[in-house]
Amino acid sequence: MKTRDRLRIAMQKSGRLTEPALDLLNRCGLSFRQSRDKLFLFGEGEPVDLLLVRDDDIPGLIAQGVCDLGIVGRNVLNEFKLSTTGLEAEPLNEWRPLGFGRCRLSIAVPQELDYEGPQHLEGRRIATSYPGLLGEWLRTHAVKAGVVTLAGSVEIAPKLGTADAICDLVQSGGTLVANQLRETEVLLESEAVLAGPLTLPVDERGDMLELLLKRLDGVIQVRESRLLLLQTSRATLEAVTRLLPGGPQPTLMPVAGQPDQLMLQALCAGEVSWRQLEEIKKAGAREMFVLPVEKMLA
Ligand SMILES: Nc1ncnc2c1ncn2[C@@H]1O[C@H](COP(=O)(O)OP(=O)(O)OP(=O)(O)O)[C@@H](O)[C@H]1O
Ligand SMILES: O=P(O)(O)OC[C@H]1O[C@H](OP(=O)(O)OP(=O)(O)O)[C@H](O)[C@@H]1O
Ligand SMILES: [Mg+2]
Repeated sequence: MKTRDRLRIAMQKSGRLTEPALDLLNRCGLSFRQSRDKLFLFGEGEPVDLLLVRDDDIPGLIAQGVCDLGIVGRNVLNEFKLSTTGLEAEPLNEWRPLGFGRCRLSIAVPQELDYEGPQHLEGRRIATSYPGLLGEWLRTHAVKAGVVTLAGSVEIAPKLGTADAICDLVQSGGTLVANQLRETEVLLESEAVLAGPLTLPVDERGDMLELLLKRLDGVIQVRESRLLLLQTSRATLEAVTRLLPGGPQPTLMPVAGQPDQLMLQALCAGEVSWRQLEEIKKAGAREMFVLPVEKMLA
């Protein structure tokens, strides 16, 4: 296959992962010109292009070398890996978890059924769109069950009498409740991931990927972070510091003309609540600011 000098990332054309994936890439400084057919987005600043496809096709496109990377659910990536075990396929790697598209792959049974563990499924039929992941779980638990593969609307199968249980994605659990099903086993915790081959290409694309990974780390690490700024006297510094939400050591700066005062800057791992701020203020802090963090480059 002809080698490319531009990095090509496959992502979902239209679905749950589309908006958050584009937003993440934008935050990494990548922008794209839309082509008329919208299946290929040309990168404007950096040499990175996007291919817009069905999410199920993403791992295969990477394995074939048509794309260098893909943004896809771990559920789809791992199912693909299992479907190609033993074949001469390019092994795929999860380069980064991306923190969106969170869901789980679970087994659910009709609500009225007494479920007492995996053995309950022995000899039963389980409907799923993930035969590889389900098959692996059944083997691990030494359960022999029939796997009924369906492309969608899996939750309806028990009511139709075509299966006794299901194995499908769950997020809020609303679809299970609406179909009188009860979640009994979690097979996989999933989220969108950056997938790619095991090794970086040794050319300009590899350099670009390295840069992209650093930017992604900068964006992902700080996405939930807040920068807390406050002023305190040296006398109350210890009490104030003790109350700071988790994160690296705060930075202290002198305040011009007030030798007794210090400016404190702390990167907090998550949201800082009003309650926490009020407690810190009681301990002696004033002039407090909580700021969102957009980028970080260590
Ligand atoms: N509630 C949810 N249900 C299903 N998938 C979810 C949910 N929340 C997050 N996801 C993740 O989003 C991914 C894409 O979901 P979506 O429903 O858009 O896929 P799809 O219908 O297979 O789309 P496509 O048309 O690209 O094949 C899933 O593979 C999963 O990783
Ligand atoms: O736990 P919940 O929040 O209810 O989400 C889970 C449901 O969402 C997905 O279906 P989707 O809505 O994408 O429909 P589809 O299967 O027809 O694509 C998934 O296949 C479940 O059915
Ligand atoms: Mg799909």
